[in-house]
Amino acid sequence: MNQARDEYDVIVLGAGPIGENVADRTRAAGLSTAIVERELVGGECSYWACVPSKALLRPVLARAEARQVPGLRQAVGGALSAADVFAHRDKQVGDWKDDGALPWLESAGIDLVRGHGRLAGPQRVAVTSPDGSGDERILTARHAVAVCTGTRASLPHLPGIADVHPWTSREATSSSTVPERLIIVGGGVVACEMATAWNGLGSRVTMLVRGSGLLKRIEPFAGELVAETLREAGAEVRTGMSVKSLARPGGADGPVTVTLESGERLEADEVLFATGRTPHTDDLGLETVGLESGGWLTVDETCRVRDVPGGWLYGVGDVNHQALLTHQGKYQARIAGAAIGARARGVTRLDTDRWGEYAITADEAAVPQVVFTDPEVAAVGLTAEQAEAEGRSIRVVDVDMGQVEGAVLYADGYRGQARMVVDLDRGHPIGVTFVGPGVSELLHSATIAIAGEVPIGRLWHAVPSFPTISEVWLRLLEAYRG
Ligand SMILES: Cc1cc2nc3c(=O)[nH]c(=O)nc-3n(C[C@H](O)[C@H](O)[C@H](O)COP(=O)(O)OP(=O)(O)OC[C@H]3O[C@@H](n4cnc5c(N)ncnc54)[C@H](O)[C@@H]3O)c2cc1C
Ligand SMILES: NC(=O)c1ccc[n+]([C@@H]2O[C@H](COP(=O)([O-])OP(=O)(O)OC[C@H]3O[C@@H](n4cnc5c(N)ncnc54)[C@H](O)[C@@H]3O)[C@@H](O)[C@H]2O)c1
Repeated sequence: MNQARDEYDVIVLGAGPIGENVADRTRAAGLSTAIVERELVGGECSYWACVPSKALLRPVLARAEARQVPGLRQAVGGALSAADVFAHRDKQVGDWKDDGALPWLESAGIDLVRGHGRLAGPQRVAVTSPDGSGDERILTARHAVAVCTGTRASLPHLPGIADVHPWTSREATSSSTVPERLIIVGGGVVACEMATAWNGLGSRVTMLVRGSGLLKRIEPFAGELVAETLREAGAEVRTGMSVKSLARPGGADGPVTVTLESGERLEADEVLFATGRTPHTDDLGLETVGLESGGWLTVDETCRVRDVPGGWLYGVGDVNHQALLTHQGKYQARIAGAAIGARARGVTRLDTDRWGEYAITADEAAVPQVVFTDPEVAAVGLTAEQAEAEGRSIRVVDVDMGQVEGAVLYADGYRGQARMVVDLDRGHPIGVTFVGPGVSELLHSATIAIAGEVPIGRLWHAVPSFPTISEVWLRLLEAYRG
């Protein structure tokens, strides 16, 4: 086999949104950078996750909101045009081609190397074509290798699962056929969003949730309100359900049979497993640098992988399991990229203190997340349960968002709730959750309050406009002050 050799300052493995941002920052620091991608530049987020899922959800959520506006309700009573929704989704993902992403790489001066990358000892990466054919190319990194290889859907080991060809998040975001009946296994973010999307597009959705409710990592009222609305919209949400086995007795075109632990059998046209993620670290050559294959990468404040002599290996984005979110991974990328740049310049002491320039502090203090369900769920920081588990002294205040004038004007019969968790020793909010139509754009106000550690006394001077949904802040503060 021929081997071409190249040397760069930095090699980035994976051109998802996080890899792209690391490369952007190392280039900005004046370092020569190559990015290795085996599939599409833009990664899972652009083609099979954030972008297509939100394109499918937008019409569903816009219609749900319009149906709560008197005078408009009658105009939006009908079914969505699935063909138009899919066409819009396809456009947003560039028809699963990455030509649109390439000019940016070029303009930033980042070299794209197509193929599967594997570590081949310290500071070396071997790149082969995804199918293993062709020449191997050896890249050497003078300063750093950043692993940004993301995740794939994780499937449980169940009898028959491979034979039924279940949907994962990839099929759920890229299908252009609306299954008449869709079973969704899982109760997390992907399950809830995809239940909302496909139910809205006309599938009869049944959710099989192992635990007692939906969205268990967020305040309990979030999952309760989402389940309530899904049920009202015609979906079945069944909790405490365990799948025992699967079969497609009639072959590829026939329905799928799902057998539960109880012995009950359910039939559907497709079954989606939304049961979490597995990191792309199992075929990455990690063993060549003394690390175990297949696990999440454990990183320090600058995203440098722990326990690697020489400190040249970084793990950024989903692969480090800090927060499986595009915006949070991009935040990590900005910090890791800057740290690589500083270390390459010979800076030995970086400010990695809490909220320091080179510390991913927000990953533990202020991770915002919007779940695009009906109603929307927007949360940042700690839930009351998480704060208590950390032993913090807290006070929790709740507000019925249906009592906020701006919300009432936004949607007739507005249903929603807000919660603020205040750390009594620190005197500022450490967790805020909003659930209700149109709350997604409200979230950044809470993120600023938490990351800025804005004291309650100062928030009192931040006056929300009347009549907006933001007045929920005033109600939360009034509830806090009594
Ligand atoms: C259905 C769904 C919806 C989501 N919606 C949202 C949302 O609305 N908002 C949000 O913030 N997050 C959302 N997420 C999460 C988001 O997709 C991830 O956090 C994000 O994609 C992580 O980016 P990444 O760059 O770390 O990994 P990825 O986007 O997975 O990119 C990794 C890249 O590395 C490449 N790669 C892997 N291994 C190799 C290798 N050995 N050699 C070369 N290339 C390799 C892959 O081909 C891929 O292109 C969603 C996830 C799912 C599943
Ligand atoms: N809008 C957004 O921000 C957004 C949207 C989608 C995904 N994401 C990200 O993607 C990540 C992955 O989402 P996800 O929903 O796949 O994972 P998740 O961890 O949120 O949920 C997994 C669900 O599957 C269940 N489960 C796990 N194993 C199971 C099994 N063997 N049988 C039955 N149920 C099982 C869990 O109990 C849980 O309900 C999330 O962490 C999230 O951050 C974000």
